[in-house]
Amino acid sequence: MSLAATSVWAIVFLSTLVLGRVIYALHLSPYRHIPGPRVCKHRRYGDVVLIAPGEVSFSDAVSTREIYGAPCGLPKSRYFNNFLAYCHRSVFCTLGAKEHQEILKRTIAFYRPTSVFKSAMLQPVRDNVKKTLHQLARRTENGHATLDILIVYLCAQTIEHESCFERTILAGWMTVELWNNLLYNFPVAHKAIKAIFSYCSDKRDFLTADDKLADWNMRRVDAALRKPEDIAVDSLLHVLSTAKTPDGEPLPKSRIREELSAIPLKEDGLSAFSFPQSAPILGACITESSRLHPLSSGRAERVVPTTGAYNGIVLPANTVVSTSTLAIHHRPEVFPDPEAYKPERWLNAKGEVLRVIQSCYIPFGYGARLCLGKPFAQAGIKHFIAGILMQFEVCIDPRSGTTSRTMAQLGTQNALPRGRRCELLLKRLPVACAFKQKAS
Ligand code: HEM
Repeated sequence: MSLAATSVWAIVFLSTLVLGRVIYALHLSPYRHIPGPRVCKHRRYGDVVLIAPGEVSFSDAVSTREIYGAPCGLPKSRYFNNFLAYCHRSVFCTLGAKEHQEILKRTIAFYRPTSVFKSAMLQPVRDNVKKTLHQLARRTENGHATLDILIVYLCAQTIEHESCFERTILAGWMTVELWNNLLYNFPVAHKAIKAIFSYCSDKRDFLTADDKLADWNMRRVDAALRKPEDIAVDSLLHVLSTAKTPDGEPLPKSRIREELSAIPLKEDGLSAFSFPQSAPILGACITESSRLHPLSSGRAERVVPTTGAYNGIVLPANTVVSTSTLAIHHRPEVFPDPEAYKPERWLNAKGEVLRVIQSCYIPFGYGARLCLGKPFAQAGIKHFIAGILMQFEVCIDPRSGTTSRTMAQLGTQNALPRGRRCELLLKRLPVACAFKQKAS
């Protein structure tokens, strides 16, 4: 057969395949009543969107309760197998309710706020904040400096260096994130492409940022265990979260400072947050920031065990379902003017209004599998932001490239800002002001 004839047959074959797929999706698929598959756009297509064959995304409170609600919620999907560590299944990646309950019984006490708000747990966090503040003070000796706060906190010991190893990990992450859908849905194809690309190009470390990050974390943990006073142990999640907070919108910093001034200081000069509710204004700012920029915004996947109606939508057994955190956080009838940064919505809400906004606020998950580290993560974020605000005036440097656009989230799983930087202008507050309360 000639080359032209072969090409024609190939085109006919491919067209038939595509046409067959379209006819199946529109008329025969068990998901034909759900809009999609397409990029998850709830604002345009409504509360239920087919985001991939067999995968449905919701964005409303009722479905969220059905999917994740206590006592046990639906089982987690196979996606969580990606979080096995050395074949070990932690509480986070247990799939079924029974297995989850068993591990939970052994670990729950460790995560309770009463355990977290003890000085033994919080001291490493405070030490880390202090260390960072000292470094920032050194950098701003001339009065002010522009710093990439993301890297400042990430590198901890080495903020002098502009081109650090951590920055290469951040850069690699962007590529990893782009390819992750393929990894989770077609792992073999992902492996093949990774191998072919690294072999044929000079980029031997293509899609290895995740491995590098795991090594980096292990090295830090190892170093911390050997010499705890020398290294600031903190999770990368905290780093990213603190970077998200100054999102271009002015924080009501004077109100926060006023509030923080009323909290007694400890010997280390930092505020003594002794329980989660301390500093409600700062708390509301952080809550609103996580609404606009949730640190973990997707793939809390669950599996529908039997064919049935979920919030009125019939789904076949084994459908993968999830709530889109970004979409539910931006529901205009729940959060009026949803794109605006308004911490006061959390301070002013009472009764039914508070209940409704809380039911649509899921940065730490929802229901039976709610994040166990939430009190610890929130305490860390609070300490860090409070420490900085009490010693520095902070704003986005207008000459830097940092804008709300570059701070937008990279992907559904990756809280990294698109621009991979968060450049802030830090000016030291007059010493008298910063340490006034310490003296009193
Ligand atoms: C700001 C930082 C954090 C965010 C945004 C976050 C977010 C989340 C989310 C959304 C889930 C639910 C996943 C799902 O439903 O499938 C989760 C679960 C979990 N998180 Fe976090 N997390 C953070 C920090 C932490 C920290 C610091 C720890 C440990 C100290 C932790 C431990 C856990 C555990 C153990 C689970 C599993 C809970 C269960 O299945 O019972 N998290 N986290």
